[in-house]
Amino acid sequence: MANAAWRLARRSCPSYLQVLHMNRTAMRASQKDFENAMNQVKLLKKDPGNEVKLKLYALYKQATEGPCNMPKPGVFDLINKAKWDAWNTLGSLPKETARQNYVDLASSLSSSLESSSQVEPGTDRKSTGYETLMVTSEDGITKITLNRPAKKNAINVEMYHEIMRALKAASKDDSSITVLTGNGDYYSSGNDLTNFTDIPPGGVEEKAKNSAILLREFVGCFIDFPKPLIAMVNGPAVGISVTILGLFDAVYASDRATFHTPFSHLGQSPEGCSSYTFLKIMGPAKATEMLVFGKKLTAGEACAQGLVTEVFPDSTFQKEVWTRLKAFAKLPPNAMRISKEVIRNREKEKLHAVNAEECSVLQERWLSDECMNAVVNFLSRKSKL
Ligand SMILES: CCCCC/C=C/CC(=O)SCCNC(=O)CCNC(=O)[C@H](O)C(C)(C)COP(=O)(O)OP(=O)(O)OC[C@H]1O[C@@H](n2cnc3c(N)ncnc32)[C@H](O)[C@@H]1OP(=O)(O)O
Repeated sequence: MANAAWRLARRSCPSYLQVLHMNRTAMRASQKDFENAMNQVKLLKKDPGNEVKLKLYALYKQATEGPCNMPKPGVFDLINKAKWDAWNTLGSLPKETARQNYVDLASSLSSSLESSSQVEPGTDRKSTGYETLMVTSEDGITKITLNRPAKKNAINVEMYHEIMRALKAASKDDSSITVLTGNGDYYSSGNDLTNFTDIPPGGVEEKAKNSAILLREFVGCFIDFPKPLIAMVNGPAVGISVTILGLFDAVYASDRATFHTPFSHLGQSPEGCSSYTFLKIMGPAKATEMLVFGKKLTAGEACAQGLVTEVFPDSTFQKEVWTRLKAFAKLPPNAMRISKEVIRNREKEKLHAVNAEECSVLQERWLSDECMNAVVNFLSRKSKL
């Protein structure tokens, strides 16, 4: 009974759907938008830097030709190798999504690199000052995009801090809802395994203690986030990027997305409050398959088990979800915030207690041979998921 209620609360209600039908503004970039974006890039007064130029090149190639079809250049052909790497990293990202990402990137560049007087207050704003994220605020929606596509959006220590900063800013800005998504072909490959290699003078014990403190604070930000928080899972999701989905208010997924929590393989244990939320969402048997045996779910399976609100074909994912989000963002913001408070407050104390317990168990796990061997194996390229 409790499971059914929890599942129901995570699905969009009919009145939202009615609103949707009234608002069919397309979000997918047209060929015209793409051409305008190419002109915007040509007209940039400031050089956006090589990393951004490579991203634009890769998205352009993917949008026009599809997945990388160039033979891999030799190691000494540095420029073509960098271009090949950038394009190849996009994997099987569909042309439409690449075109949309190109348009988004071009538009964020022209607002951040050109004169700030060109940006009207209250319309489209991009927050600079993030190394690992892109953060924009438009139409009442703050969008936080994980932006390390070359590393499959693995969450390094800097990204943990930046996500917390972006969430704190979003909780106070004038947007009604907040969206988290990923740039490139992955949503996120979870914790950056190189986080475990930067050992402080106090040794591995100090590292484990600091990591547990950081993780607890990070998950705490999701527990306490006051506005509707929506995940747009654009591709595969691994580890902590999956577990914290149980703390979101809605999860929309592309049919390319998969959901994988291989904690036992990595000698680790569940976090992100999943040892509590997943049991409530999908029941103990299915939660155990994921959290203990590391079963990878397709988007359809994750939806059937209540972790995902709705799945969309990848080709229409951006358009359909953004149409929906724009309609949500027009609902009275105080009513949404208060409704979320009523739903969340009952669980808050429990969630913080679960978070504390999970972090303390993990602090021990990170010092285990099982965990250290798994990290060393990944870093020495002996194993992948
Ligand atoms: C503060 C601490 C808090 C800790 C909280 C704990 C959280 C638990 C978890 O999140 S557990 C999950 C950890 N994640 C993983 O184990 C994923 C590891 N990655 C892989 O298995 C694969 O990379 C893949 C399956 C995600 C993708 O494989 P694919 O073959 O498509 O791509 P590559 O392997 O070539 O990856 C491209 C580059 O990205 C780097 N990379 C990918 N994931 C991670 C990662 N999690 N950590 C660090 N680096 C990652 C990969 O090394 C490649 O980089 P390179 O091009 O420089 O070699």
